[in-house]
Amino acid sequence: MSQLSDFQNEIYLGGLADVRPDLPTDLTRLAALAERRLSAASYGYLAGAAGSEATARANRDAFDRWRIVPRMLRDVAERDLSVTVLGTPMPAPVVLAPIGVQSILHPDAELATARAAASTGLTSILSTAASSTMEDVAEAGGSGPRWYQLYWPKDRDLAASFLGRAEAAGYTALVVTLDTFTLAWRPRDLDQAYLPFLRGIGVANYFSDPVFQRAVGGPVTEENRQAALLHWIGQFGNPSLTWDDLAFLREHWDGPIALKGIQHPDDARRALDAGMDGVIVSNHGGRQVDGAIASLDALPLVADAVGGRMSVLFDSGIRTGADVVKALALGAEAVLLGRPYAYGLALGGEAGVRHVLRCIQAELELTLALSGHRTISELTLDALVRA
Ligand SMILES: Cc1cc2nc3c(=O)[nH]c(=O)nc-3n(C[C@H](O)[C@H](O)[C@H](O)COP(=O)(O)O)c2cc1C
Ligand SMILES: O=C(O)C(=O)c1ccccc1
Repeated sequence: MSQLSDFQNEIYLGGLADVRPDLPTDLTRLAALAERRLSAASYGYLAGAAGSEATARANRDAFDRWRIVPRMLRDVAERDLSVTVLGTPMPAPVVLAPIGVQSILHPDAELATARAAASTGLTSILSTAASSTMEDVAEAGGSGPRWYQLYWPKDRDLAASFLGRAEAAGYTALVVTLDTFTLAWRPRDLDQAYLPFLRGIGVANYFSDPVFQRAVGGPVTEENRQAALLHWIGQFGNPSLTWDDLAFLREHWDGPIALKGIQHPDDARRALDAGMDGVIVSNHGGRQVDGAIASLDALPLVADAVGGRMSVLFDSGIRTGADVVKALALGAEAVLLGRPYAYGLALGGEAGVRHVLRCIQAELELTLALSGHRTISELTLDALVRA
């Protein structure tokens, strides 16, 4: 646990300030603490992954196969971690990944996450499957930067309505998740017979939508609630989508668009050809295709294929500042942090999320400087060797 006195706190990067004394600064230890706090079902949903969870483990193991080679005497007194990604200036290249149904973790849910992100200036991505509406989350986040993650529903009018609402609520970039048109085989959830949506969690953005309401014959009440849930299940994902459908996104969204769930360099090239602004190399934290390539192993191939011509972001397995350094050196412009901040939310609400963000930002800055770099752009493949 962190027991920093004010003086010690000052020595660490001029004050981590929001690091909570009751939470560990080693973020890999958050899961075990959250397990004690959450119900078995909620914890299983958050920590779990697809199938044998081999890909979730591979995501972590891949980081161990790269090592940083620190360089000395390079004047790292003045450090600048800031970057601009998809038009958004960021104090550090760390973005909060879209995580749905956060009310299974903490009553303040996405509102707490938005407040914590806004207080650090980091960008957070709101899921279509959030437990609060995108308008309420935008209000909670205030002037904090925000992106919107689309789960692309079958009904085109509903998709267009989501995009219009997101734009009106100040979400500046669109993240379209392609790898989850249906949930994968997830034994922990199957064995617990646990699906948050069947309890009406994660449907706020659907039930509040005028297009959705028209389809179910009016506002969702106790009377039509079951029918609305059934309609939601039928709408949620669309396995028939192809590359040609991306034109629809361009017609309905003026800002930058990134495709999330890209793992093959040819898919990244197709995204570029389709006029997309970025890709997020991700295997959804190992939650979709068990046996899939570790996300970090896919990253350099994708970056090679399209890097420089479009934004390449990365997620799946980031737990430490050193992990961020490795992903950036392998070609990512920024990383998305997933489960760690969700554990922070479970353990301490808004303050818990802020704790996680402050820790990873501080560890990133220290690792960057101690390995001989002043800025993010100085990080290249030269910084790493294969273990
Ligand atoms: C509980 C949970 C819910 C998630 N919900 C979404 C979601 O609604 N939309 C989405 O695009 N990704 C979702 N993801 C995937 C994350 O955005 C991200 O890709 C993944 O968590 C990254 O891996 P990490 O947890 O190892 O950092 C979810 C992940 C978890 C753990
Ligand atoms: O659980 C997930 O990984 C996920 O992406 C999701 C999908 C729908 C609703 C909530 C979360």
